[in-house]
Order: sequence, then C-alpha cells, then structure tokens
Amino acid sequence: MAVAEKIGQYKKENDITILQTNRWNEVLERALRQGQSVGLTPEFVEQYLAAVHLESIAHQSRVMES
Ligand SMILES: O=C(O)C(=O)C[C@]1(C(=O)O)C=C[C@@H](O)C=C1
Repeated sequence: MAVAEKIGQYKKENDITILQTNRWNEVLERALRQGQSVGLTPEFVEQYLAAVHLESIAHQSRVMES
C-alpha cells in the first residue's frame, strides 16, 4: 500500500478528494476486460478489486488525517 500512501500524500497536498469515481470506473473496466481474457468471472474481479480499493482508501484516509 506504499503507492496508495503516495497517492494520498499527493491528494492531500493538492486538495483532491480520495474517491475518484471516474478513475475507479476506468480501473474496474480495464480489470474486467483483462480478467475476462484469462477466464476470471466478473464477480471475482469485482470482489477482489473492491477489497483492494477499500484498503487503498483506508490508507489514503490515514495520510489525509495525518
Ligand atoms: O487512481 C487514484 O486516484 C487512486 O487513488 C487509486 C484508487 C485505487 O485504489 O485504484 C483509489 C481511489 C480512487 O477512488 C481510485 C483509484
């Protein structure tokens, strides 16, 4: 999560909100396409990435509040 913390620091310094809906949709759609190409179900990709996204947001929140 070191990268997420760097992103959090950048967002803090530039007054950017943690949740970026358009960016998140881009990340998710790319992962769904890549997952499909190697036989992963959309449900698995969505659940896996949702967990990563949640953890990333938690780390960014800690940086924001520090
Ligand atoms: O790309 C960003 O802006 C991030 O902060 C990364 C990330 C992610 O973990 O993929 C986290 C929060 C945003 O909602 C979108 C994407």
